[in-house]
Amino acid sequence: MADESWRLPNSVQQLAANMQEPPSQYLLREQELLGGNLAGAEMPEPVPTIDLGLLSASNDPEEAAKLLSALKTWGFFQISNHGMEASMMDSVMTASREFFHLPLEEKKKCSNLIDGKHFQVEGYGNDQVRTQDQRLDWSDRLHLRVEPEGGRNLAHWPTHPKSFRDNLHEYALKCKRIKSDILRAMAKILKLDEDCLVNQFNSNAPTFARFNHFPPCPRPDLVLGIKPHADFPALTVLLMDKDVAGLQYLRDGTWYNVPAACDHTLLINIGLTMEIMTNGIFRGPMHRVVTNADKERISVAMFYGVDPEQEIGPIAHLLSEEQSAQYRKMKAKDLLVLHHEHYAGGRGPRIADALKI
Ligand SMILES: O=C(O)CCC(=O)C(=O)O
Ligand SMILES: [Fe+2]
Repeated sequence: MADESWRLPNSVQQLAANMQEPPSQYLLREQELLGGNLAGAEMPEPVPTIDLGLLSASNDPEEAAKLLSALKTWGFFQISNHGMEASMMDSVMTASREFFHLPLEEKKKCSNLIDGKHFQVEGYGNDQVRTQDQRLDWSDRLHLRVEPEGGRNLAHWPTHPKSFRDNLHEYALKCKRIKSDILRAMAKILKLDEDCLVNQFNSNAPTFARFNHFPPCPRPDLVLGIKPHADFPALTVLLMDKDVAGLQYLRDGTWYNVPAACDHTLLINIGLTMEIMTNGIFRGPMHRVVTNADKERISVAMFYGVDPEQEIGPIAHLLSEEQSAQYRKMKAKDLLVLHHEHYAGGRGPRIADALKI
């Protein structure tokens, strides 16, 4: 039988513990560096920060204008005054760190490999390796379905640290409210009914939590923590490491560094699903994560998608004779397959452009 061991990536944490040259599957090739380096540029302005409390309570025109401008230029922004206690954010970070610091055998109890070899979306491990020449990410992750609540598969939910499950449950409740506040604010600036975007999410709409762990990497000049991608779901709520930066967004051909989030803000970006629903008025930004030679980094992303059986297409109220539909309609689950094939193959730059009519 053919040797298929390349399909089963190593734990990056274990590779990092050896601190040797990363295996060749992790090293970017000359053409992938595109003549540039991974250092990234400083953003020409501070990360746009929206006071979500003010925006939601009073529809403050200044905050609404900031949101519109952030979505049109960057596709991401930070939110302050979002109603989530700083202590809760710290607890989620601490529980994540404690989980990733457990012995490998303990984490493997939540493995994303069935019988040690068949990949499944949920659980602890690495992204699926689809081809032998795929560049691998210098990160381990834990991926969990959080909503609908009835769809949780607790077999993948860590029991250590003890606080993990309760923390995630509480955190998800708060994030859900934040997500709805943002969707309402976005609907208003698009001059849609206030609940038009919220209503795109029915009771089967999935929310996934993705805990990312980026161990120190001996070759930050040649290895990425997460390769360039745009998020698939409609909206991402990201809790970032307070001390270590690493996230970069692409704008007009330049990769910009997002500073570490030291002030209990949350970072929001929109994804492909939202880009299509808004007919491209807002675009899901390409981003990637670089590695750090000395320090580990942790991030926790909450991904808000629509029902896989739902057809995604531009919202009818945004279309007119002058504004025709720019994207083909497709079921969310079919689009997801295309999305994974596209980014795993390292193809770029944006799958959204390939979906244009
Ligand atoms: O670690 C980060 O800051 C971003 C993670 C990310 O892009 C993702 O999980 O899709
Ligand atoms: Fe992402």
